[in-house]
Amino acid sequence: MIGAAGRMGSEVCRAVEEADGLDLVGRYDAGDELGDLGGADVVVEFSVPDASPANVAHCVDRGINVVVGTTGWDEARLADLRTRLADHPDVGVLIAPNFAIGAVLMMAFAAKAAEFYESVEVIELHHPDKVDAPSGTAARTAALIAQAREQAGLGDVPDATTSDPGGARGGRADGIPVHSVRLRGLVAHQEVLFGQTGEMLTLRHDSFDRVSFMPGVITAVRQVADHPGLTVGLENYLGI
Ligand SMILES: NC(=O)C1=CN([C@@H]2O[C@H](COP(=O)(O)OP(=O)(O)OC[C@H]3O[C@@H](n4cnc5c(N)ncnc54)[C@H](OP(=O)(O)O)[C@@H]3O)[C@@H](O)[C@H]2O)C=CC1
Ligand SMILES: O=C(O)C1=N[C@H](C(=O)O)C[C@H](O)C1
Repeated sequence: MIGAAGRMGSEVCRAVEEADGLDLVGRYDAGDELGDLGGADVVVEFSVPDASPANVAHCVDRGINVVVGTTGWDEARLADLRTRLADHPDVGVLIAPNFAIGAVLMMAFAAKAAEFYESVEVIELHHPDKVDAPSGTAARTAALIAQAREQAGLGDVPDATTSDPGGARGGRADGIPVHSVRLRGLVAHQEVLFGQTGEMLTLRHDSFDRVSFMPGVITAVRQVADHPGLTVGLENYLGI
């Protein structure tokens, strides 16, 4: 486990220790020498966006499969990783912006609904210790919605705003409006609002506890070696 002392890392260590047939062979955190990673077959990586690419590269170069939950994997970082994996064709890497089954379904439902609605906005809500905004889940949701809208020939979301000195309208990801809320007491939550004349569809997912991510992480640990190359999104392991 890389990022073992973190909020997710400590939960993953517990889940692996409780899982039948899995052995936790090493815990690594900031400043640790990764070396051969305890001879691990699979590494789980939940660290920080700036450290994740180097950690994953270290594993790939040693032929170790990796399950990655850390955010910040933009297209440039994914392209570098694909290049590296080309030299290690037997290694599997899964990068999943969200391991909660409900969040994976929410993203799939959002992609499905996107072509039917003129308006859409994503609101993600997280604990205030989160360092990145928007969340990886919101960025991925926006990318899927943008792709579906483009395929359907939809243009920009309607928005007559001409004055917004304080940024009250929030940000944009792939052209989709995204709003990030940081609130003590929250864990990880997201709403996708779709609007059309006379109606509205709301998709909402809530992770109230980090245990919600563990079935997805354990499933990924068990499957990653059977999926050589780079996979983005847990849905690809679940047949969704
Ligand atoms: N895909 C998913 O389902 C989920 C993804 N996440 C994502 O996972 C990541 C971690 O989240 P969270 O656990 O809440 O964050 P934390 O800050 O609690 O944990 C991150 C850990 O990584 C450590 N770390 C920092 N630099 C390195 C490094 N170079 N090598 C190894 N470890 C390092 C940190 O140490 P230190 O504190 O000393 O810097 C800390 O212990 C985030 O990107 C978050 O968005 C979170 C939840 C679910
Ligand atoms: O930092 C978090 O907590 C989370 N990060 C991921 C994200 O950015 O989408 C997944 C989940 O939302 C929790």
